[in-house]
Amino acid sequence: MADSMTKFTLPLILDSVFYFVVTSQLVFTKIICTLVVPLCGAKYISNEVLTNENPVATGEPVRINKKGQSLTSDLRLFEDLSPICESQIYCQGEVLKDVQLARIFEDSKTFVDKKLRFPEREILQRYQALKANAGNRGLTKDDLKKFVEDNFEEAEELENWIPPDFTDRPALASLVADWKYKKWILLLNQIWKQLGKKMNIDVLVNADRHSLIYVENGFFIPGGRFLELYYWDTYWIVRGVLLCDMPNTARGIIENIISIVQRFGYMLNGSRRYYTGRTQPPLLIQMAATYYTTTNDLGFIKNNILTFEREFQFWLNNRMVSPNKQNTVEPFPGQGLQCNDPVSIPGIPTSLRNSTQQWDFPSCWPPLQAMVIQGLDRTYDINAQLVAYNLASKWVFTNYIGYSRTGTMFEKYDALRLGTPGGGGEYRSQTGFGWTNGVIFELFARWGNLLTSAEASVQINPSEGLKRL
Ligand SMILES: OC[C@H]1O[C@H](O[C@H]2O[C@H](CO)[C@@H](O)[C@H](O)[C@H]2O)[C@H](O)[C@@H](O)[C@@H]1O
Repeated sequence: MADSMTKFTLPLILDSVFYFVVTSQLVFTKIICTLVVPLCGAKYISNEVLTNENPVATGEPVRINKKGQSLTSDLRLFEDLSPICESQIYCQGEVLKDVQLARIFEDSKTFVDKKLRFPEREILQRYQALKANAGNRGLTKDDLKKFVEDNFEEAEELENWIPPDFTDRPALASLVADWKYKKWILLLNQIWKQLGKKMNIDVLVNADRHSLIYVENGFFIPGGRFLELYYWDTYWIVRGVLLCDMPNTARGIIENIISIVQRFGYMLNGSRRYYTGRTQPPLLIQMAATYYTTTNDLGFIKNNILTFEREFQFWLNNRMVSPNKQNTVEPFPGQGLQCNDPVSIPGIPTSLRNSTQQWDFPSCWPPLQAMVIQGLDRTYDINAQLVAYNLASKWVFTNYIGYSRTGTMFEKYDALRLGTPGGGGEYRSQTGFGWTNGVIFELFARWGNLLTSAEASVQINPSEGLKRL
């Protein structure tokens, strides 16, 4: 197994990722700039944003300094961080520090997702009074717990939302030949109804009491602990939504992201105040491109082109990295992708290092599977396409087995254990799951006529496979 894994060399994977993200953004931006806004004239983003050492490649937070300027010339300058937002509760200050360090909640996200029962200033005054009262004895964990109960609440920030254009039988299902997979696709389509959310008006009216940032239209959360709109997750969600025949919903979701860019100058990591100062891989333009190629809605592009350009400029001005030796990846001598070798792992792990962190071995993440598979597929080289298909069939199969056993879809999967969620990091693997489902819809849109749920035949033979593709 380790042997077959080493055949997926980093350079090839990075090339595919680069091809997928950078080229598609470049091409679409160039096209819309030429057609719609002659004044764009932008320089285009360097592939260095996707080097192995760069957190951009993992979707982990990317930091921005006080003035919203670049820290990317050396991404290790993280100690130069500014407070990420002004809130003395959600983003910085004593209350946040004391509550989080006391580990009152198992998940560090629980506290910062709560609503304030009183104005922030009042809560801070109460906290000072409580501390003064405790004197030298200091506050116990129970004191802190009570303080949190008295001053914060678990508000219903989101309402369930069924998209008005939802359909039980998206056309995609008719492309799926294998009946077990077809049934599964229809079940996955139903999950949109669980992940669909609209924000409660209180998030708008009492904005200073919530960490959640209000957006007007319905959207899909990733699932589990992630109860907000995420940037790069939304790209695969939007593509899945379009494949499930919900173009109006897709447009509304993109408009939500546009509204955040208009407000902050870039799309935050997610729609929470504590995510200001961080972002994720820039996929707004690709979302718009997918929406446009599906709907031909040029009016939408025209109406929003300046916002796309604004976000693009943010990346050019703040997230460019100069190419240098440190950022380059040397090929491993003697290792290369053998296109006619069987793919014997269910997914491509993010790295080969088992660091116990979730973005390392053995976790396999859906967005990265999509980038590698689609990058290979879009080379139009028949051997690369065959590898792409085989990777896709393994990935679909591990997702299917996981679903058959548990009735859920995971945010990531294990490279060594079929149908098993990935692990590591600070929280348990979450279910739902927005981008996981989106990627599955995409793979069926491409290979629905070939993919099969019979384990023995998930592998296409090179000689026969080449003909069938
Ligand atoms: O709390 C830990 C991290 O949680 C988020 O990151 C993970 O989930 C996101 C939503 O699916 C996904 O976009 C990201 O790639 C995952 O690593 C959050 O975005 C991080 O900021 C946070 O550190």
